Amino acid sequence: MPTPTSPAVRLSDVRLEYSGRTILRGLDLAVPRGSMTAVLGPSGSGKSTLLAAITGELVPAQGTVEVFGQPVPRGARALLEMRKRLGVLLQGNGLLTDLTVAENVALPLRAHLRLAEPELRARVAAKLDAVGLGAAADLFPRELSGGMARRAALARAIALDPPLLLCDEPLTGLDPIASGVVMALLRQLNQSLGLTCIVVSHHVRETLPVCDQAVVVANGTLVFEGAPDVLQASQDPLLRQFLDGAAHGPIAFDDVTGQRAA
Ligand SMILES: Nc1ncnc2c1ncn2[C@@H]1O[C@H](COP(=O)(O)OP(=O)(O)OP(=O)(O)O)[C@@H](O)[C@H]1O
Repeated sequence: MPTPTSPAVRLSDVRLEYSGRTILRGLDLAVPRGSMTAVLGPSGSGKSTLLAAITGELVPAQGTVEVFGQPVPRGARALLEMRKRLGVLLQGNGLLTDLTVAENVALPLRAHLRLAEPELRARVAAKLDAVGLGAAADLFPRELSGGMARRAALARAIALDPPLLLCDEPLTGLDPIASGVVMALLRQLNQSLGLTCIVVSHHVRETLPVCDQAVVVANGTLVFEGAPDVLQASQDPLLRQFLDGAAHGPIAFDDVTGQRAA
């Protein structure tokens, strides 16, 4: 039964496979409501696969995934309903190039709500203001810097006021300044709106300081779940290898799950 105290996301003994090949196994994880959780791990370790289990895109081969105390549904209609409460910021932004920034942000509102045009425009303007793009409403995606495009995609991801936001590599392709802006913005949205954020990243230095909880995926499972400072201070050889970016150690970077990855 869902309760007000059930975590935003809970995984219990989850195994995830693609075409019969196990990518992740033995996943037990609770993401508290209102928290910001970093999902870290080397390339190809299964971070996006973990997100796919939360969105319902990938059905676990074993175990259960719950979002706000409800099992992730299997049926298309119920899945669509759940996804209204789930903002997703994808690696490639996914902005439609022939629509303005404002029209891109309006897309989910037009798809899911029947708002009068002035109300719709006011909501779009509020979301653009929230990401610092109030002045960019009428620009097209090609006119934006990488950081602005990421923020426009973020405005679209939160257009329906979802209580949960999943971000897949929000810093990819951004310079350090833009990365800092995007992470600070995510933290601000998390704290001001109580938005639960799960941030998949391999940018350890930029991501860890603004998160409440860190999870490390490696060698086919979760190898760490806890506070960022505990992770930073860990002397575990596997975690140190990942944190220090060392080529040799317990993590097989080129052969994470038995086949060549990424
Ligand atoms: N749709 C798919 N079908 C089959 N295998 C897949 C699929 N998606 C991912 N995989 C495999 O699952 C493994 C984990 O991939 P995943 O994208 O989850 O890793 P990741 O940690 O997010 O990597 P990156 O940091 O490079 O984005 C990889 O070996 C990948 O080839």
